[in-house]
Amino acid sequence: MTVANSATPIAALFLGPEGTYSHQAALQQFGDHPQAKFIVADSIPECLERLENDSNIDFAAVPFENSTNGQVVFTYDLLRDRMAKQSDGGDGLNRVIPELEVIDEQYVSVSHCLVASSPLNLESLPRYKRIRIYSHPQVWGQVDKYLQKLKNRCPQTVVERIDTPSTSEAVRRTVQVESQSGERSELNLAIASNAAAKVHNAHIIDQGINDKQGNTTRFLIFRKRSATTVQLPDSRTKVSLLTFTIKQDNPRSLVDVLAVLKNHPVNMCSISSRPLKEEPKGRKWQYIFFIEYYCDSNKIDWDAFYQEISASCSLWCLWGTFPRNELYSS
Ligand SMILES: O=C(O)C(=O)C[C@]1(C(=O)O)C=C[C@@H](O)C=C1
Repeated sequence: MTVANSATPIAALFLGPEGTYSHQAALQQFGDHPQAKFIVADSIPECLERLENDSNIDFAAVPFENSTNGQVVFTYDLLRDRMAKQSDGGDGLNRVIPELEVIDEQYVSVSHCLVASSPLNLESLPRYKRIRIYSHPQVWGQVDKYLQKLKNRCPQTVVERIDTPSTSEAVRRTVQVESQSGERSELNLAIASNAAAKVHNAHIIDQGINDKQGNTTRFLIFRKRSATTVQLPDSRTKVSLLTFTIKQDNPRSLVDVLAVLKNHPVNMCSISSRPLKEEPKGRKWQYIFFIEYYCDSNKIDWDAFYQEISASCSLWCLWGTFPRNELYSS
């Protein structure tokens, strides 16, 4: 943990209920803080909204990307929408200063289990006419091959996927639906972590079911933007997250932004994009770009760097500079 002095109580939000991977990320970040209170949110958008609007909340842990199936688009779009919302400040400046900032990152190892409300043998699955599997939408791309094998094993069964706000909520619903259902030809299951199964007293009927072992989700830790700068440990590489839109009609517009990174001693380590929701001038195919870069703070002329970024982007927003977690390379 890089911020939050241990003498001050803190409240950290995560996508609940307890037992989600987000809960694990919040524990990794703040678990050693003697006065940390962990508070559940019902959705990823709620995490950021409450952090912005509730003075009792100090931090939020939000999933950002997964090593198997990439961007957590819900989170990307929350950042996109915040940049767009704050761009009409009318001050003529093209830098957006968001209400929130990223102060750290966490890597959580994702090991999914197939979970049932009561003990069940995997061999019995083909006898069900219909199996409903509940999970967070981000999970489907992490267990695609496993679900295909399951379907092949149960050729007469209709296998349905049902989206839930989180993996732990998937287990809660499975247990609830099963307790109310008298229908013995149908079965409700969830895909979630070992921890989520424990929280809801459910039973693991298969484990390690993700298509890729070593699957990991990266979380960003947000706080309300503050005048107090985060103390970054000198020993760690620092990463910055910046979003921008380009001057669409200028030739080379995207390349011009990237050239700024080339002209300074920064090392871009990721780039991705999402469609802009509000299409400027009613035009489709316009994007917001997300880049991350490393730099050695002492070697860079920050004023010059950001002036050049400002001159080459249509709109830009620096979400934060934070230490690279050592789990990044494991
Ligand atoms: O549902 C959870 O357990 C979450 O914390 C969300 C989430 C995500 O949105 O990526 C986190 C990690 C896993 O990749 C699957 C789901």
